[in-house]
This record gives sequence, C-alpha cells and structure tokens, in this order.
Amino acid sequence: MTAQMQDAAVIDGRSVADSVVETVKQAAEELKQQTGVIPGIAVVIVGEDPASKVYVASKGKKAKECGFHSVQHTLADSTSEADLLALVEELNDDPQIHGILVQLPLPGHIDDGRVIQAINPQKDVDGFHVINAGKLTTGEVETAFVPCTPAGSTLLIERVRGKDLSGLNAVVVGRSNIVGKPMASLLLAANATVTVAHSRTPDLPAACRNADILVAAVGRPEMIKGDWVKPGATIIDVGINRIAAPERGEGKTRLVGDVAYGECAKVAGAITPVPGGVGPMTIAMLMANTLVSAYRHAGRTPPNF
Ligand SMILES: NC(=O)C1=CN([C@@H]2O[C@H](COP(=O)(O)OP(=O)(O)OC[C@H]3O[C@@H](n4cnc5c(N)ncnc54)[C@H](OP(=O)(O)O)[C@@H]3O)[C@@H](O)[C@H]2O)C=CC1
Ligand SMILES: Nc1nc(=O)c2c([nH]1)NC[C@@H]1CN(c3ccc(C(=O)N[C@@H](CCC(=O)O)C(=O)O)cc3)C=[N+]21
Repeated sequence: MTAQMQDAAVIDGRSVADSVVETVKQAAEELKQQTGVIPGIAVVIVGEDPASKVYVASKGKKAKECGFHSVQHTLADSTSEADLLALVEELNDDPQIHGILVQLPLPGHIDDGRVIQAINPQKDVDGFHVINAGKLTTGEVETAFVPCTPAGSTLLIERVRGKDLSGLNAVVVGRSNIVGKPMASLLLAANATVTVAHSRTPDLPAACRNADILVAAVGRPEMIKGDWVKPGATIIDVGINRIAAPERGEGKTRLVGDVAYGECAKVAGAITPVPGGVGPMTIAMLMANTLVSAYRHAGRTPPNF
C-alpha cells in the first residue's frame, strides 16, 4: 500500500461509560420505587497506596452519582488478615450491602486469595471468586459476576466489531486471573479464535500481528509497538502505567498504557486511549454489577448491559 493510511478511530471509553452509568442510575431509581431496595456497595482498602486511593475515591463518587448506598472501609497497613476476614464476614451478612470490593493488591502479610474466597460469591461484584470465575468459563453468566475490566473491554469491542466475533483472531497479552484469563473467556464466548500470550511467549510481535482484536494487559509502559499491529486491528489497551514526564516539569508524571499509542494508532482501525479508555469502563461495570446484584437480591430481573 502506498497511500497514507488514516489514523485509527479513537474508542471513547468515557462516553460509553457515561451511558452505562446513565442506565444504572435509571434502573436503580426504578428498583427503589418498586421494591424500596437501594443498591449498596462496600469498598475496602488496606494501606496507603496513592493510586489505589484515587481509584477507590472515584468508585465512591460514581456510586453516589448512581444513587447507591456507598460505604468505604479504610484499614491500616498493619491490619491482620483475621481482622480483614472478620470485616468481610460482617459485609457478607449486611442486608444493605449488595456488592463487596476489596481493593487489590493487599499488603504482603495478607493472602489475597483467602480474602477473595471469603466474599459471598453473590456479592462478589469484582467477579474474582472461584465460583464466578468457574461460571464464566462454563458459560453460566446469567447468575455470575463477570470481572469489570474484561466486561467493560467487551462492551468497547462490541461498539467496533459487534457482538459476534466469528472469524476474527483475538490476542490477549497477559494471563492474570483478574484481566487476561476472563478477557480470553469472554472473547471465546463471542466466537473469536483466541490466543493468550504472556511473558514466556517466544515471539510476541509475531503473535500480535495475527490479531484482529488485540487486548494488552501487561503492565509494561508502551510495550506494544506499531509494527506488531495488523492493519485495521481493534486495540484495547488495559494498561495503566504512571511514568515520569520531565517535559511537563520536574517531578511530573503522566499515564500511559501498554501500547505505544502514536505509532499503533497509525496502523490500527480503532484504539482505546489511556486515560479515557478502559479505566472509566471498569468503574462503570462495577456500578452495573452492583445494580445487578441488588436486582437479584430483590428477586427481580436486572437490565442487560
Ligand atoms: N484499566 C483498568 O481498569 C485496569 C488496568 N489494569 C492494568 O492492566 C495491566 C495488567 O494488569 P494485571 O493483569 O493485573 O497484571 P499482572 O501483573 O497480574 O499480569 C501481567 C501479565 O502480563 C504478562 N507479562 C509481563 N511482562 C510481559 C512481557 N514482557 N511480555 C509478555 N507478557 C508479559 C505476565 O506474564 P506471566 O503470567 O508469564 O508472568 C502476566 O500474565 C496493569 O498495567 C494494570 O495496572 C489492571 C486492572 C484494571
Ligand atoms: N479489587 C479490585 N478491583 C479492581 O477493579 C481493581 C483493583 N482491585 N485494584 C486496582 C485495579 C486498577 N483499576 C482501575 C480502575 C479505574 C481506573 C481509571 O478510572 N482510570 C482512569 C484514569 C485514572 C487516573 O487518572 O489515575 C482512566 O483510565 O481514564 C484505572 C484502574 C481497578 N482495579
């Protein structure tokens, strides 16, 4: 091809997230009027990680915007695992709470897995409990919670490619339990042919060049380069990396994804920006999952997202 290609369409995660939140807000109001139930979310944060504090604050703000009952538990870094487990039990038993989120990562002396498995699966709005992970892989999503970041990424992919991904190759870079694996399950459920790449993948650029849909969830700033991208591909950049930005002044930082945005946008058909892509969708889907939980607890059929 000799003609200059046009830059990729930018997938506006903020506006899709706003429309999800609008639906949540209206459905929450309806539930309240019909049953008196107000969706309730509890966010638990242990320690003082500044990035975690920012995310937790924006979750609380969004929950209020949706008309939810929202509580935050901030525990000291030195909190014991037993005390955290006791709080989870209390929230499991609290009828006003429909969604429980324990912000990860937890301090090193606490076993993340043990805490996640202690959450009532029917309140596990992160979708990290083995019951929910199992339901996702076996296709029982009607009664499960799907993890927010992959669920939000799927809605963005739908906007570009539709719901049925038959005939398309999807490559997910990253295999974590919270992003990469559930993302792969959702792509498979949408009939894509799925490859999951990771740190032991021998030729990552070659694997990525096969992707009609490329999802990067690695945690390495701008690792995916323009010449790894298939022309016209849809790129979903999950990465959130804070890097130094001396051009903005001494000590300044900025957020970048796992994708080298400028060069990849020249080749891709559509791409999510960072910030303003997957991040806002994650928070919107957390609200959606909490709403769904409240509907289920009230014995009502929740809306679809
Ligand atoms: N936008 C949002 O809402 C969210 C963003 N994030 C961001 O997404 C990113 C990924 O998060 P998470 O899944 O939790 O991260 P993890 O660290 O748990 O997983 C990273 C994955 O990337 C793989 N990996 C690491 N280095 C390489 C490499 N050089 N080549 C190929 N694969 C590599 C790892 O492989 P291996 O398994 O072999 O070690 C691992 O599977 C982070 O930037 C995080 O901040 C996370 C959650 C929500
Ligand atoms: N139990 C648990 N559940 C999570 O879902 C969870 C977690 N722990 N730990 C940390 C990661 C990360 N995460 C993000 C959520 C929103 C943005 C987000 O809104 N980002 C904005 C920018 C925010 C900023 O400026 O820093 C954006 O991309 O536009 C980012 C990251 C949820 N996580």
